[in-house]
Amino acid sequence: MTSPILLTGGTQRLGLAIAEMLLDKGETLIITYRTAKPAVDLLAKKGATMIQCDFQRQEDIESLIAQVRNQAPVLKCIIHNASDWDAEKDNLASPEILQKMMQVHVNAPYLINWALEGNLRQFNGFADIIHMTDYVQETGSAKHVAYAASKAALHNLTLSFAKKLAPDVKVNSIAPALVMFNEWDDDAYREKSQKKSLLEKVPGAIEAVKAVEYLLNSDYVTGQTLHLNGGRHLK
Ligand SMILES: NC(=O)C1=CN([C@@H]2O[C@H](COP(=O)(O)OP(=O)(O)OC[C@H]3O[C@@H](n4cnc5c(N)ncnc54)[C@H](OP(=O)(O)O)[C@@H]3O)[C@@H](O)[C@H]2O)C=CC1
Ligand SMILES: Nc1nc2c(c(=O)[nH]1)N=C([C@H](O)[C@@H](O)CO)CN2
Repeated sequence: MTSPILLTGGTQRLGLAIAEMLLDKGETLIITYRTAKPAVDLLAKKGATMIQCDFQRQEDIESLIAQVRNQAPVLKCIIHNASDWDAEKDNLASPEILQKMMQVHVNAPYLINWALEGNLRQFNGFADIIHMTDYVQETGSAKHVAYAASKAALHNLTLSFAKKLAPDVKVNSIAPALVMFNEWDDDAYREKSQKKSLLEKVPGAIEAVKAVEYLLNSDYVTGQTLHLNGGRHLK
């Protein structure tokens, strides 16, 4: 058995695509999920260890850390993918949304990285931490203010943990812009959104999969952001 990789939010969309790629490569996976769904059993059948965990619950975070410490004394990688994309409603500031966004995107990754530092340092070679951030980490968002702030904070964790854990652990952000539509996105939104990037496409989860593969194979990239935005920053 290879040293495990911990992937959070791995049962749908980008996380599921990343999970399936890693399993197909023979990696050992510990995958967290919040909501029961068929993908949980599918991934378990492929050999993944599935752990139910809601990062809004402190006791769940502590339980996850204890289980990973026990199951993975040597840890190869942590991929913080779990995320909610909440918007402020009716142009009202929402302390609840800010707390929720900071909890899942900042508190949980911070505590998990800190607690599992020793496990990562045991890995023979460069271990990895990958934070799934967002294009808005640098631009902000008028409609997802708390979400954007939390993703910017998550990217700052990339910089700090890259400094703190070198030279044993590489720490990087992957910052997608729109790479995968949601099922509720209508044709008008899809048409308009395609045009937001220079390349005028929405590539799907495969671009996140390729970015994870690149970072895991690199021996000289840390404290960086892989921007998956089709040139949107130049539009
Ligand atoms: N899709 C895109 O185009 C973009 C994605 N990103 C980022 O890339 C990553 C993957 O995106 P995408 O696949 O669309 O993500 P999703 O919106 O599909 O969410 C991924 C997973 O996060 C889990 N999750 C949410 N809240 C919690 C929580 N409190 N505790 C535990 N798990 C939780 C969900 O678990 P469950 O289903 O079990 O409830 C879900 O499966 C995210 O970090 C996202 O912010 C950034 C920009 C664009
Ligand atoms: N957790 C999620 N975060 C984000 C999602 C998503 O579906 N889940 N989607 C986006 C959008 O694609 C946005 O990039 C469109 O401009 C952002 N974050």
